[in-house]
Amino acid sequence: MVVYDEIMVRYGELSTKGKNRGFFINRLAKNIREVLSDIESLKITAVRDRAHIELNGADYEEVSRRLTKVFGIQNFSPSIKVEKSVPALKEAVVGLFGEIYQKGLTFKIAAKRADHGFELDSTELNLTLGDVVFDHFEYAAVQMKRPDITLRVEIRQDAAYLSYETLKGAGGMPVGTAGRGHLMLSGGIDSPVAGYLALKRGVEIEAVHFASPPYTSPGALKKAKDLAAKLTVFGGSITFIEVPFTEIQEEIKSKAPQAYLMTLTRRFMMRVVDCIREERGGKVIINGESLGQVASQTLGSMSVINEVTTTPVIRPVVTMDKIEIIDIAEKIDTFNLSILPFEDCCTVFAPPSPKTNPKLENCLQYEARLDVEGMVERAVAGIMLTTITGENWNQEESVEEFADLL
Ligand SMILES: Nc1ncnc2c1ncn2[C@@H]1O[C@H](COP(=O)(O)OP(=O)(O)OP(=O)(O)O)[C@@H](O)[C@H]1O
Repeated sequence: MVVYDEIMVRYGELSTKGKNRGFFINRLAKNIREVLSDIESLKITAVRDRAHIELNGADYEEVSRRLTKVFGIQNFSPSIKVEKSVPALKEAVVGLFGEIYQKGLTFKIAAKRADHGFELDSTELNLTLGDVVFDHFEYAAVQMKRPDITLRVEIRQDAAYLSYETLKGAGGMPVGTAGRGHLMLSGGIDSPVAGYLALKRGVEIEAVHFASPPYTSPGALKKAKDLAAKLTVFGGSITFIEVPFTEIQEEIKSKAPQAYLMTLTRRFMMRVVDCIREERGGKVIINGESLGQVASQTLGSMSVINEVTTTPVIRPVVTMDKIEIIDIAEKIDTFNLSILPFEDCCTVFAPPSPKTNPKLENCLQYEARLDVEGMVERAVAGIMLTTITGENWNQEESVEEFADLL
């Protein structure tokens, strides 16, 4: 079995980002540190064109499993650290080939010398180490174009590193490099997928969840937090914001006609999330609306709901079919959680036949009966924040605090 000492991480799209490069690299390094924070032996350093993760005995498989999900990584290679001398390199190459080489495979050595003081240059290294392979493996066949095994040899300042495998990263942009957005996270299938897609393009998300106890249960709330926890694997911890929504829903139910309950509820959600966004430095609102799925998601409904704010509302799944959304939900492991049968505040108060084409003037007329500003203010004043640090977060350990921001 090959025992690795280090993982070399190559950056994705961020390498094209000119002046902002330092900012992108620092953010990616921070995200990598966060998703690996419970593995104590690791030492992580990020430089101009790659990051290095020294394993110091940590489980390579686990580190690698987590790295494949972090946005902003193009690919990575596990490496073996070798003393910087020709005999040590020869011995290590023979040892490694003994583990991985099989008759019939072609190979090439690709050496790179970052330490120009080293006694052999890269061409000499290629020849010397290629020869040692021929000496020990009778049937070894060299091939320059698309060989089966490319053994990379890097002579760095501290030591030499050998690697032969390159694993694909998640691509995308490091979470946080596009700024912050507020995700409306229900317990459904669509909004976690919307959150994932926003994370993929570098948006740091805070998850805003509307709960209406006692109509909605602690189980429904925990499910939403568990969904947020599933999203932490792509770039680190997520702030979960629980909004007390009972008063708003009861008020609407008692003062507005049934057919408009859903539209009015959504307009209030949008107002509340927009206030929270403003207070917390978000630039956009993100939701899981998908065109035509339910009454609230016709173009007519969307525009009446959207009328309460001029903040950009990003709907990453708006044009996807349900089946396409489910595919992603399965891939990111949120699907099985999303289909657990817990009630959502919207379904609890859902009218039997909501308006599919609500009129703005009617909404304004019904809202005139309500203390819109006061209701929104009280909901925002009552939010509760939880920092969800990782997939295995648990309520006891997480930091909970009442928001004193307003
Ligand atoms: N309780 C809630 N808390 C936060 N956001 C919500 C809540 N309920 C709905 N939303 C937001 O409104 C969007 C549309 O919700 P709706 O229930 O109409 O659709 P959906 O297709 O079932 O979405 P989802 O599968 O995400 O619940 C959701 O994707 C989500 O972004």
